[in-house]
Amino acid sequence: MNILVFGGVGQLGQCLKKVADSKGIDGLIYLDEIQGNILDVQLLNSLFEQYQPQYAINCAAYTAVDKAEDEVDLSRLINKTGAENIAKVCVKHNTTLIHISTDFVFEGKLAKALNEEDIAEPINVYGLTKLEGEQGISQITSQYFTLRTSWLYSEFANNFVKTMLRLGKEREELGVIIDQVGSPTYAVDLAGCILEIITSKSDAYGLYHYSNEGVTSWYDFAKAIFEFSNYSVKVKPLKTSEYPTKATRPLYSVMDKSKIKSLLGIQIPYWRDSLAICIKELGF
Ligand SMILES: NC(=O)C1=CN([C@@H]2O[C@H](COP(=O)(O)OP(=O)(O)OC[C@H]3O[C@@H](n4cnc5c(N)ncnc54)[C@H](OP(=O)(O)O)[C@@H]3O)[C@@H](O)[C@H]2O)C=CC1
Ligand SMILES: Cc1cn([C@H]2C[C@H](O)[C@@H](COP(=O)(O)OP(=O)(O)O[C@H]3O[C@@H](C)C(=O)[C@@H](O)[C@H]3O)O2)c(=O)[nH]c1=O
Repeated sequence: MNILVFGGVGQLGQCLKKVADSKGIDGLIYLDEIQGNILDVQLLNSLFEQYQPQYAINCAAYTAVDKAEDEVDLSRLINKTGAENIAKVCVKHNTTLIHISTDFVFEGKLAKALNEEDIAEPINVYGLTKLEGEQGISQITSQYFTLRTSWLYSEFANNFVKTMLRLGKEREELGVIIDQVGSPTYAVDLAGCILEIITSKSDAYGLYHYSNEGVTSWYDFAKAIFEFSNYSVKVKPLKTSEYPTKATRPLYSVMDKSKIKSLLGIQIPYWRDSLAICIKELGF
């Protein structure tokens, strides 16, 4: 079985490789931005011709949340048009598409765990273009799984955990937002879930939510990162208004994961347990 992984050297792509290798799952082909540019339709066609993949996993995305506010067209090109390009080639080759989306499709004004039926109303450009990508895919093919996830981190690429550890080395005190609440997700756990979907051979296509279990704020997340890494950094709680950013972020973006849990019969790890594993993997 061949599985094409777009964005194969980004954070999630590297986690997929780690988990697939550890489980002895082969057939995954990890494509970087040049080998698998999702904006190059001709290239996509020839890759699908060559590999005749059963699955395509789209980990490629424009993920710079603040920069997206100024680069609307580029963000839309990658997150919407790029996703649609893959979906169209998937239809031609009867390939199942596994696509990744985000909690940032939600406005985040209600303190309620959001399920797949809840209305998505993005409040920033990144979230909007990711929602457009989801919608584009669902109009092109019915043979897709879109997994919305949140606050991804791992030992690979750039993420909040690595930023905190870098800043924690440089500074004695850090200010971190306490009134934005969500669920951190170890990208290795998400990679495991994606591979479960493939090995289960499920055809229950559609939209699913996946994050680690539990709820926290960025402030509490930072505190846990320093606790597990034994850094003695003072973390100061900030309100969103005290940490201005170009993009507005949802205040509450906790997702209900009942649908994916009942599809796969899985137990999802608690965020602190997974964070402890990641910090160990980082060498602490
Ligand atoms: N990171 C997070 O906190 C969250 C991420 N997500 C979603 O999860 C998915 C994976 O994210 P993550 O791995 O963290 O993101 P990364 O930014 O680490 O990886 C994205 C990859 O896509 C590549 N890419 C960009 N443009 C193209 C293109 N035109 N063709 C092919 N590849 C391209 C990037 O390459 P390069 O770096 O060279 O530009 C990068 O390697 C994304 O869909 C993201 O929206 C959802 C929730 C949270
Ligand atoms: C670095 C830093 C960030 N923050 C805040 C800003 C922001 O509200 C929050 C997280 O900041 P970051 O910029 O690291 O993360 P951000 O890019 O907002 O993370 C998002 O990325 C996209 C791709 C997603 O899909 C989302 O699920 C989410 O993970 O922490 C602080 O309060 N203090 C700090 O020192």
